[in-house]
Amino acid sequence: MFSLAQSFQRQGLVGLGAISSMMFSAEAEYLDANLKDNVADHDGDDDVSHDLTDLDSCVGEEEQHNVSKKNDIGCNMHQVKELVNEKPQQQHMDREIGFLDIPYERDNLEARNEYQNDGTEDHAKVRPVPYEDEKSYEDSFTNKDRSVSESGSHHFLFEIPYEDDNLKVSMEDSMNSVGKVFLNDIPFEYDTVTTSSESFTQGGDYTEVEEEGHELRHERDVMPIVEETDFDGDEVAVRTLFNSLGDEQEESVTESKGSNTCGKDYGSSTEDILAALLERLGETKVPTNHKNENEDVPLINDEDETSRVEDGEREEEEEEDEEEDVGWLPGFRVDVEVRPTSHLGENQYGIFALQNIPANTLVWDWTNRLQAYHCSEVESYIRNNFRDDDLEGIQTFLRRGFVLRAPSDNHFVSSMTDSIGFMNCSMSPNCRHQRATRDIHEGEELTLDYSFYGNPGWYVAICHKYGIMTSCEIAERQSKLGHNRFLSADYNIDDTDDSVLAKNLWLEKYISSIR
Ligand SMILES: C[S@@+](CC[C@H](N)C(=O)[O-])C[C@H]1O[C@@H](n2cnc3c(N)ncnc32)[C@H](O)[C@@H]1O
Repeated sequence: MFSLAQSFQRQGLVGLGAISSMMFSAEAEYLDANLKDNVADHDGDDDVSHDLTDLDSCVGEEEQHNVSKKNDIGCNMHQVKELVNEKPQQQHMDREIGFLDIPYERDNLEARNEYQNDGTEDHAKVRPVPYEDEKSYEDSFTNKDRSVSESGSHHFLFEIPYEDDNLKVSMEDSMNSVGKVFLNDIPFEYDTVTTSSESFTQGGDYTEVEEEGHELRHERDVMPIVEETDFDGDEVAVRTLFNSLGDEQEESVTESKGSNTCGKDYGSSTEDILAALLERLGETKVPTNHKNENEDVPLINDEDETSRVEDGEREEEEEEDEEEDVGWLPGFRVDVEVRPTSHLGENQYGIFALQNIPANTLVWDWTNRLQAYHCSEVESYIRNNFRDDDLEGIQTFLRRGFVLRAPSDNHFVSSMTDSIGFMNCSMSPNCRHQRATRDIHEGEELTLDYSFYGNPGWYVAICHKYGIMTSCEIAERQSKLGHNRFLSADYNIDDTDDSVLAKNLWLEKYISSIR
């Protein structure tokens, strides 16, 4: 398979095997001066967050879609409360709860409190309220759907996990109390989901029923897709597609089919929610104009890659990839390119905008191009994949990766096949939490403040062993050089909430999942 690095090489940008990533002299000086330093506390700065990503940015704004409002979930507090108080009547409730991620509305949060008497977890069973009464609600299911409810009930209750920081509500029509609700920006409307379940009897089979009249569209930002498993890993088929083609096509933009599932409940603790979201979000992060991120592209050094791929095959793949690599770089959600940043040293590169990027735009997103290595494996990984004398290769490997903050700071995340590894550090970054912190103009370099990365001892040790600075040290040096931290006023992403742990957990799970 033609790899991303080869693509970069082809563009004359990076040669991983032969890359001359000589230590930037200032970097060397810094290391000399600071090797024994107790690396600064990176928590203290008020603009430094503990995490890299933001759950809210798992699906970018461009993925917030307009779909038909006719069956929107109501926002009426009374309705919601009624439904919440109407506890599940099913005899086989545990088998009839559909694990569809149903969004909720602000009012539901209060409803939750009434319903949540189960101890510690925020936990609610809230039925969406798209229809006025039970009958019309049930009638909304196809016959086939209803026939599967042979176990005695036609109730469909949905388990709705939520956390305050997952909540997003945008009122579409305040006059009619019609809202569009998002769970981590994943929009849901009742009429975009068809529920079918055949497996309320023993066995766990399922039947998918596609909703008629909904045209399936595959656009570049169609997402998310979850197939063959629900959030718990139960046997289920769920396929949810959204796109963002705009209002004029709103009636045709969605197809979703899900099935109620049997089996264990997933809880609504932060961790559970993140686990559930992970299922959805881990899959579809690279625009479809790029090659499949699931491809095995363990890109370590050029020679390995060369030996892996036959020449003929490679040419063929190059041709294919030439088209795919036009436009976005892997991982990036906006049009950017890699260019030399010689002011940082020889063979240093950075990411530059090829378009104007409005503040708060999601610029980069996680993909499973990133590869995580447990701290205990990093050394052996290096030994197994680099020649002893390939210091430059090792340095490149290390500097293009990063370490998140605790509790995820026990992994080295390699981004050798993801362009995030080219993003340089600035104390006045124009990106943070994957988003633009201000309007970025075409031609500007995209930068991050590396201070938010983790800097555990094992990572410091390994970087120093191979003669490079850790990400945090780069930031620290910038700071010492007098670059004051500055975040644009345009930046309005709230990272002061208490979701740090949640985000880190998400990352940790993400990392585990892509290992
Ligand atoms: C994630 S990489 C960024 C891409 C890097 N320029 C390259 O081409 O490999 C991080 C490395 O870039 C360099 N770097 C990034 N920001 C820097 C800065 N503000 N000053 C000096 N070096 C920087 C350091 O060598 C650091 O180890």
